[in-house]
Amino acid sequence: MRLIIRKDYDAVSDHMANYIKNRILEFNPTLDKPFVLGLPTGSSPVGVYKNFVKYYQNGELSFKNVVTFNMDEYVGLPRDHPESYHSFMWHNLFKFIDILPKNVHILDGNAENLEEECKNFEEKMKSYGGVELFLGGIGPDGHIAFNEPGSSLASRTRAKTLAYDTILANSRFFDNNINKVPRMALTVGVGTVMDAREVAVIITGAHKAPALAKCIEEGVNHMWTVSAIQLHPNALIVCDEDATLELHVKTVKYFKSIELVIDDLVGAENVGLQGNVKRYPTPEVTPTREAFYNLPFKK
Ligand SMILES: N[C@@H]1[C@@H](O)[C@H](O)[C@@H](COP(=O)(O)O)O[C@@H]1O
Repeated sequence: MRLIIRKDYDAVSDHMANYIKNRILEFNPTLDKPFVLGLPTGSSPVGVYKNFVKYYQNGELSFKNVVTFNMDEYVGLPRDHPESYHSFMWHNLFKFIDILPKNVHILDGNAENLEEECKNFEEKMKSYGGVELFLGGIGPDGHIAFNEPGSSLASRTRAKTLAYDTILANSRFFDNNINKVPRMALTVGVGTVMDAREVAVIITGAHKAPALAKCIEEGVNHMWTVSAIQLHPNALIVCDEDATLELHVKTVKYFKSIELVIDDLVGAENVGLQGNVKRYPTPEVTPTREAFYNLPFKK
């Protein structure tokens, strides 16, 4: 697992967006071989989506051959409700970019048969050959998508009852009235996310520091469902300094040192992965995934 630590939310968003942009460009998606991207909602990805819009407007990135699958959606909330995840995705990303509507997949929380809806969603993912990269955020209790504490780490897309803490946390979007927050959601499972060829998670803010510590320093545990990424062969977490507050100093130093060693191996001027946030990111010098995994020695 890689842990990249950046100064603050903006620097995290810039890093993650740039990383995903490079993954898509390197993949070189076509009509027949689209890039399949899993997407979250919430405040965590908003900065990434702003960057995606900027890349599209600058002509740096097209989403024509990108297929998306969203992680979750509330049950029973009208699709055009301002707080539905359909609305969120439309207002924060899709209305600004050239993605084809037929390539967007969001669970229908108003489907007559919710079980069928979830099954079809999984099958649709399979029909595209699976998800190339699943981007995620987490809740303060370490949940990924709506896989609340205690969810099976092998879970698939399904209807889920929301934890009281999540209802409380999300009431800020519903006039601070917990009675307005839907009690159920459709969500991809932990197993669904872990099936992606790469999982990339954004964790920012001191309120998520305990979850990051559980995820990185303790064992895989269904009470902190994001900890399942320890078992993933290609996982990346990008967090801010605040989120590292509960980590051991040794852990933080270890992950920062890894970045420094990579700089040393490939040359900071080529990679741009140095800990100095001010020098990062400069898109032209950011490593492609290939550069990351196929480290050429400088000397
Ligand atoms: N289902 C969503 C999750 O996918 C999201 O990661 C979480 C955190 O949201 P935020 O990014 O706003 O902290 O909120 C909800 O529970």
